[in-house]
Amino acid sequence: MGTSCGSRTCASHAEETQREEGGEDRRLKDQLRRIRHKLLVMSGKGGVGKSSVAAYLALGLSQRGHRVGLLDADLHGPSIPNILGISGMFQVDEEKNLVPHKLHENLEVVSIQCLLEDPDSAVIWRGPVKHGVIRQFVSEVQWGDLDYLVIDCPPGTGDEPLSVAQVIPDAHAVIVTTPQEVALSDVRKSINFCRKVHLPILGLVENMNGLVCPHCGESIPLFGSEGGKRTAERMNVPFLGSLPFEPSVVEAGDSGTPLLGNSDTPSSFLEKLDQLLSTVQERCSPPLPEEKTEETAYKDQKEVPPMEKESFKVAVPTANGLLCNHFGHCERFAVVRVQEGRIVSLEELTPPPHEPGVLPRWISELGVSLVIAGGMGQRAIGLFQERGVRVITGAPPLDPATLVNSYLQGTLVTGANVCDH
Ligand SMILES: Nc1ncnc2c1ncn2[C@@H]1O[C@H](COP(=O)(O)OP(=O)(O)OP(=O)(O)O)[C@@H](O)[C@H]1O
Repeated sequence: MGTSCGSRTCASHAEETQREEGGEDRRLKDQLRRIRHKLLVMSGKGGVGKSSVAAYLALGLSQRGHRVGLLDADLHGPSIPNILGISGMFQVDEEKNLVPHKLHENLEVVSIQCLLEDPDSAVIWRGPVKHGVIRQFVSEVQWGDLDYLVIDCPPGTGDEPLSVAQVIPDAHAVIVTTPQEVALSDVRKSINFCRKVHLPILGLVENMNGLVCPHCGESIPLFGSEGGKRTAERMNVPFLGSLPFEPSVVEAGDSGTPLLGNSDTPSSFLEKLDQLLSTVQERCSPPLPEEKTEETAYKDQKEVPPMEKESFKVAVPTANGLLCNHFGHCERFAVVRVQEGRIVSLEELTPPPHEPGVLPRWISELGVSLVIAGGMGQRAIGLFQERGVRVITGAPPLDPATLVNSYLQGTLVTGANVCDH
């Protein structure tokens, strides 16, 4: 620190560094505010098709009219430019901000590969540490307003996904796997990694799930079948869908001419991709509560005031990893511990069998002081109140970490208590 030597030069240098860091923080926050959904595509193991899934997700979402950014953060083996047929260097504007490659109207791409041969890259991308590079990829690229930023991470649970989780606190993981056991044991590690670093999981994608026979149309299970789906169920993670193995995907990847939805050639890969895209869109924009029209749901919406204390426990009833609307009949409870305004742990617990009055007692004895629920009966609400536990009802069906984070950031908006009986 500059203050330790008492020199004016050192002190002013430290102030300048602090100012720069403050400026970078502001730039990063401003940038993140302009991007609605941040999807981190990761896999426990290499070669499962993670980059292909990231590229096709980005392409597909952009073809559906969304503004999409695709960030190739696979610092060791960037392959997005090859898959999409992008070559050459990126442009840099007067302020040394990187201008992403515009693949078409709605899709912009940035990859480390297009910077590596640039002799000036060290100047533009200061601090050649991975965390710094990823941070700069987000804050110093002219992404503009985006609906989705899809980030392709290297395989494994190393520095890069950790950096993304830290740099982008509201990122969601899309975990890609193939159906065979050797890949699934790695995917379990990825799921545990996400839980450890409180990176919410949007869901699991199973790639190369069978080859569709061109003669009879039957699916040949090249790497086993539906292992990813079973793992998702077992580990309480939403399953987003399967993509088949299709030789044209390899050819398209090798030639840099991705398959497009407007070709006349039938493609089971594109058919399944279409379903996957719909599921991703649905998961990113939670549906309005059942039995509600848009008008009544908005009428019921309210902002939630924060807790007075900074350290407390929150319980969220869940099913399949998401908030469950029916409080008394949920599969599990996520108990989230918050300290000094940040999530420090998340534990999933199985509740005792449902009987009137049991859950409020069990939850309050866990030391919980806030319950975030979808629907809850008045009797249970009353029992919580007697025990000094605050209840928020009408929360959307999202995963517990996202709900608690938005509560902490003051952005949790609730609708009506849909199970009020
Ligand atoms: N559904 C699919 N059908 C056929 N080939 C596929 C499919 N998905 C990916 N591939 C092919 O598999 C190979 C590996 O894919 P990709 O580079 O996307 O994997 P990856 O998991 O990102 O690998 P890594 O991160 O280890 O570089 C590529 O040749 C790609 O074209």
